[in-house]
Amino acid sequence: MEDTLLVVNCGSSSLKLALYDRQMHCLASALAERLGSSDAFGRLDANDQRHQIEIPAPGDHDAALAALIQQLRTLQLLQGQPRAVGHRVVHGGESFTDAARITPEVVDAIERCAALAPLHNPVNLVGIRATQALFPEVPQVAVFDTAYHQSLPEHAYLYALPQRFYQEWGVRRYGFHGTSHQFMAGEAARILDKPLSETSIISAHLGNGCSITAIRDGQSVDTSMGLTPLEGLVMGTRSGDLDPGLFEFLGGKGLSPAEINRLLNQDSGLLGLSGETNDMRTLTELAANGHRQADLAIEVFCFRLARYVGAMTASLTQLDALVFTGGIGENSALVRTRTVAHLQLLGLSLDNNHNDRHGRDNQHHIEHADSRFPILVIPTNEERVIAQSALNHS
Ligand SMILES: Nc1ncnc2c1ncn2[C@@H]1O[C@H](COP(=O)(O)OP(=O)(O)O)[C@@H](O)[C@H]1O
Ligand SMILES: CC(=O)OP(=O)(O)O
Ligand SMILES: [Mg+2]
Repeated sequence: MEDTLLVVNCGSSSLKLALYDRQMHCLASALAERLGSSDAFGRLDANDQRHQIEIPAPGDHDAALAALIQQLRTLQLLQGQPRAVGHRVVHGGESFTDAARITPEVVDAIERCAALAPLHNPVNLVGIRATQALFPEVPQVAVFDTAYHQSLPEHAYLYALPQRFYQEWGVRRYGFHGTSHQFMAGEAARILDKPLSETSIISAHLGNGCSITAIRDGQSVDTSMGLTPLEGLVMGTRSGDLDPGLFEFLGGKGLSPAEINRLLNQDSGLLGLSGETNDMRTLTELAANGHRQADLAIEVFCFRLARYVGAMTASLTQLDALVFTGGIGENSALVRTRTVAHLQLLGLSLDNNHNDRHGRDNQHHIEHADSRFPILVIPTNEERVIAQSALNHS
């Protein structure tokens, strides 16, 4: 058996793969996109080189996984079998407070949660079954987005609905991106030189999906995503919070539940507001060139985020840092500036030089000397955490 760890992250139309050695060095990372369509394509980065990879028909997750693994073999990064495979699984319901070695019972539990995450869990299972077929002898481990948030207190996870909806159907806030938020807590504690059990932060994970979590003494105590990954912040294509009265209103206009679901998950957020793109980098360029809707989309995004920073303080008795992460959180000085600009009453302020320079000299602190609380930028690494969990649970 080899000493490599394979990480698989299946999204609705994409597949991310990473290969680590036991010392948690990343040997390769790969991405296949537009799966399920005729123009599926992939790329693999290893040894400072990028390899373009053709995904053969039918261009689905199975075909992509086989093509990417073949490339790992061709490059002799994977010889024989990996030691373990770690899978990102988005919804674990209330069954999992930690990662779990995949057994038939665990697969059943993931299947039961699929109704709560129809965009994510079914494809996560496709990835699990594909690697089980490729590596039948190798331990497989599921790492759940929801697990870290199982410490939420009742008053934070209950919706104001009749109790039977929770008791009979499990309708409650679950929260997602737990792997990233947990990693932020650990990294912030290390950077601030405090024990994790005494570290309290607000962690903003801003990628394509966006969520914010209040972490008190190392534990998740409130978070913005809910029953599904649709609630909370404005995201790339998801609306985040809105008035539930909208459902009846749109139904009255003739939209079916499936159309409303598509509208809120795929056609809204930054894409819907700007009318152009869900990509924050492109939006920033458009806004700089005077595109008013792009500018407004960024402002709605930042204002919602700032509102949520305020909301998260209700769960904390101290704040050691506000932390930004994810593709947007790590790279967009503009989003950080415009968000913190709404938080003057909390005494938060940025050092513009540090904020702009972040990414070049990898300084974590971006707060102004007068800021009441530290503000940090920390790169997330969900794949590395999943690789470590795969090692620990195999
Ligand atoms: N330099 C940058 N400036 C602004 N936004 C950026 C920059 N680099 C990446 N992003 C944004 O990060 C987002 C993707 O985040 P990422 O964490 O990679 O997504 P995912 O959730 O798919 O992993 C996109 O909106 C992208 O435009
Ligand atoms: C749960 C979720 O929103 O995941 P992602 O950000 O990968 O879409
Ligand atoms: Mg990412």
